[in-house]
Amino acid sequence: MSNRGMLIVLSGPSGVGKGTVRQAMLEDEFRDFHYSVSMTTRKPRPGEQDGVDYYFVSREEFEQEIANDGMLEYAQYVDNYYGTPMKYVNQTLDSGRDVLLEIEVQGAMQVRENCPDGVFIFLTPPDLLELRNRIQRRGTDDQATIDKRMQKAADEIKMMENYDYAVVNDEIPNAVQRIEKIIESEHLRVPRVIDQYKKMIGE
Ligand SMILES: Nc1nc2c(ncn2[C@@H]2O[C@H](COP(=O)(O)OP(=O)(O)O)[C@@H](O)[C@H]2O)c(=O)[nH]1
Ligand SMILES: Nc1ncnc2c1ncn2[C@@H]1O[C@H](COP(=O)(O)OP(=O)(O)O)[C@@H](O)[C@H]1O
Repeated sequence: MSNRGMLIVLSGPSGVGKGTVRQAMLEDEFRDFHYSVSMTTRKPRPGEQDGVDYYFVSREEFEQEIANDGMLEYAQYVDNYYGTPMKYVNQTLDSGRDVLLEIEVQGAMQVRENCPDGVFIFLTPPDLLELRNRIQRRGTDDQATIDKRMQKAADEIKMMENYDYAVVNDEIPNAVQRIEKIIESEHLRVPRVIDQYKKMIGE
């Protein structure tokens, strides 16, 4: 019987490359782990697909899900709700597979309270100038929004102290490799391994 899967939480300032690194991790054949698709009230960007990038819902639908206790965590971020539906996460962890959440800091702190054995990783830019360059190159924000995101980034970077690991996203393959090493080591933590043995001998 397999052990319960591990919950991996990835956060970091807007534009640092969370989405890009997540995609690269899912394409890598490193480990069978699963991305939890979030629910949001934000409008889809061009090319984004419902059920793949996010579940795009109305404010009413989102608030109904909160009232039904269906969210593992949720937060408001720049005028919209974002949250993690609980059911998929629990089912996947119970079946022994790892789950990756890509969420902002307030939500991550709620997960920390409910799932203290999760692994919390903060992705950082090599420096703030490079962060601004990446947001600019992505081309989805005007100058005023970029300034707002940069201001928020400075606040978010201060929250790094609440995480277990800091990973620099200098080059994508390097960042992916660092995260995979962390996951590998976390799976070898003695309490996890003991748990697995207990299950094997039927305790
Ligand atoms: N708390 C929480 N944050 C989320 C969730 N899904 C996405 N986010 C975060 O919400 C923020 C805004 O996401 P988005 O509008 O897609 O813009 P991005 O900055 O380009 O990623 C990012 O920091 C995401 O990591 C979620 O389910 N819960
Ligand atoms: N290591 C990297 N080096 C250079 N550019 C990167 C790197 N990682 C991501 N990017 C680019 O930076 C921009 C922001 O990345 P994205 O994944 O959208 O960030 P986030 O999800 O954190 O907001 C994108 O244009 C992406 O291609």
